[in-house]
Amino acid sequence: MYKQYISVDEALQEIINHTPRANTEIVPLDQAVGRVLARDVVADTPVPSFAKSPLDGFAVRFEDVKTATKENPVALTVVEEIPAGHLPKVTLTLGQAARIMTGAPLPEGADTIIKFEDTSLVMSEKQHYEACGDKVTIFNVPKSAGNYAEIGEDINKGDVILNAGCVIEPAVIAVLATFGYAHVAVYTRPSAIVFASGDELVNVDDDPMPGKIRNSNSPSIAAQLQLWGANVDVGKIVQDQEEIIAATLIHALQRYQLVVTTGGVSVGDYDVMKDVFQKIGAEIIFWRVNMRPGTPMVVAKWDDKLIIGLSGNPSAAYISCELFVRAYVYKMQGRFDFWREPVTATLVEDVGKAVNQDRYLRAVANINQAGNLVVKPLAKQKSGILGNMIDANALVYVPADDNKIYKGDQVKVILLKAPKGESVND
Ligand SMILES: Nc1nc2c(c(=O)[nH]1)N[C@H]1C(S)=C(S)[C@@H](COP(=O)(O)OP(=O)(O)OC[C@H]3O[C@@H](n4cnc5c(N)ncnc54)[C@H](O)[C@@H]3O)O[C@H]1N2
Ligand code: MOO
Repeated sequence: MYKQYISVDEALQEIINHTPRANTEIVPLDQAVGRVLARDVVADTPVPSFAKSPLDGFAVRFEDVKTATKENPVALTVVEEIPAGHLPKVTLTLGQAARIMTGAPLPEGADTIIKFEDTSLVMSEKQHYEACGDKVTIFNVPKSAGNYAEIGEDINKGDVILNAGCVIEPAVIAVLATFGYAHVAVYTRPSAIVFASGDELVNVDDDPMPGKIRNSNSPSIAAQLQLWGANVDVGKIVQDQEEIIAATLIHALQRYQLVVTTGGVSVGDYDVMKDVFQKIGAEIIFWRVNMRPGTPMVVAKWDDKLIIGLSGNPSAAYISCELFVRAYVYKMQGRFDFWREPVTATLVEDVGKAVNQDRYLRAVANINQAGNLVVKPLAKQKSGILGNMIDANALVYVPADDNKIYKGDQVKVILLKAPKGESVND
């Protein structure tokens, strides 16, 4: 027999336990942003791999110039010019300098760079090779030698610079490019399909007749899955008839790794989803999570595929998707950040007596002027309420048996998005 009324943490753990191992594929670097890295990246060279100049100026020997001031400048002989991308030819000896550009290799013998602005030969004078043999006068020197970019000062050879499981952001792309990854091993995107069930539903581009409503769940859930990295299709609306739902599910399970449904999971006469899951041979893992909204969720396993049946109530579906489906989609891509640890925040207004279930109140979390996290539950909390989900960036956890919680209380909060910067009334 399957579990019922399990806690949010237990439900999350069950889903994570049933997540299949992520597959990998190779993609070109320019298509890798947003994907998840499938292999550690170890630096096979130091970065930089050669000592180089961080400035446009002159490479010199500190010993030669250390006494230079505006009043008592030091004159050196310019022996060559080193543009970026070209190797120096000369080893500097006593009294010599090399004109050097930012990014160019440091010549042998040099240990200090003097920027143009501290010399008599400034860049704007456009003195190039013909300046070789000329004297350059140094007016100002760094406190010590060594103001150049040393080998390995950025990244040491052998460093594990990226770990498998990290999301490939633009900065990661820069590192991959540096180490020559024109192609990258990433975890495959999970394939998913979303179905809404309910005789009351019409498509987004239809006019609802009396008693009907537009299907808002499928597009919103598909959008969530897409943002989390899945390849998603939206299935047709299915009527509340077992045979139709069964055929639709089997067809979907043969083609997709994850099937998400909404509606028909409660105890109404037409809430057939759970029974259909069983009839097609899926094993129910649990039904009903001890939370509001989202109680009647049902999760079943079919081969190594998962069917997640969410409540039809729009907010319930949205929140359950955030808490549970996101974890599955992240884990399937080899990500480790699927578990959201609650944070503590100060409640800025009283919350009415709890019901006999754990509640997750949609709320706005802000950093107040004192720099503390404060949270304000939204006024409307019914599961069918959709409009104010736009404002919610957090869920306030209210334990089942808790009495009223008050303004000023410390509460557990799950952040769905980053806290807002401006302050709420506190
Ligand atoms: N006797 C009981 N009735 C209900 C219970 C209960 O314990 N005993 N639980 C309630 C709770 S809590 C929830 S949540 C809902 C869940 O119901 P279902 O998951 O079976 O969902 P439906 O009944 O199909 O729909 C609920 C609600 O949402 C609207 N809906 C459905 N699908 C969509 C969609 N794709 N887009 C927009 N809106 C949708 C639907 O019209 C209903 O208004 O059950 C309670 N009942
Ligand atoms: O569990 Mo339901 O989503 O509270 O109304």
